[in-house]
Amino acid sequence: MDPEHVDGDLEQILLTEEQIQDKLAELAAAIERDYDGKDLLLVGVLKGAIMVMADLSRHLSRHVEQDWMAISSYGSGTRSSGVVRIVKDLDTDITDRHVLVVEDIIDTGLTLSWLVSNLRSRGPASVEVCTLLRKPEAAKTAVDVRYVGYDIPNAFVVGYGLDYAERYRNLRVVGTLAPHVYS
Ligand SMILES: O=P(O)(O)OC[C@H]1O[C@H](OP(=O)(O)OP(=O)(O)O)[C@H](O)[C@@H]1O
Ligand code: HPA
Ligand SMILES: [Mg+2]
Repeated sequence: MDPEHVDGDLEQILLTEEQIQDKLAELAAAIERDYDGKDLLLVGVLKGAIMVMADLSRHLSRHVEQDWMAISSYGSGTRSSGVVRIVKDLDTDITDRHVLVVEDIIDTGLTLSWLVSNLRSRGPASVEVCTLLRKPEAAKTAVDVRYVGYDIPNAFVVGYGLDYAERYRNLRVVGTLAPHVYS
C-alpha cells in the first residue's frame, strides 16, 4: 500500500521504499562479510519484522536459516508496557549457533534487552542484532546493536511492518502518524 491510500493518516514520510531497500542491501553486505564461513540463523521478531526479514534475507547471497519468535510489549497502544510476553518461541535449538536477531525498530530497548538475554541463556555461539530503525532513547540503552539502518526521531512511526492497532503494516514507506489518528 502506498501513502496516498491512507487518507491523510501520515503526517510525514520518513523513509521511502528506495531508502529502505538501499539500506537493507548495505546491511546485508556487511552481514555477509562478518559471517563469512559461518553458519547463520536469522531470528525475526513477529510481527513487526516480517518485512525487514523478507527483504534483508533476499538481499543476502548466501544460505541462512530463518526462525521466528513472537513477543509482545506494545499491545494496541503507542507506548511500551514494559512487560514482555513470549507468544511463540523458536522452533530451533540455538546451542552453538550464530544468531542474528532481525528487528524492525528499537524504541525503548526494553523488548530487545529482554530478548537478547533470553537468547544468550540458551548457549548460542553468538547473538547479534540487526534493526532497520532505532530511536534515540534506545541508543542510550546498554544493548549493543551491531547493525542499525536508520536512527529516527522520537515519534511514533508506522509502515513497513510497523503497526498502530494492527494497521499500516502493509505500507511500503515508514512515516509518522498524524495525531488525529490516535487522539
Ligand atoms: O524497544 P521497544 O520499546 O521495546 O519496542 C520495540 C518493539 O515494539 C514493537 O513490537 P510490538 O510489541 O508492537 O509487536 P508487533 O511487532 O507485533 O507489532 C517492535 O516490533 C519491537 O519488537
Ligand atoms: O514507533 C513505533 N511504531 C510502531 N510500533 C512501535 N513499537 C515500538 N515503537 C514503535
Ligand atoms: Mg506493534
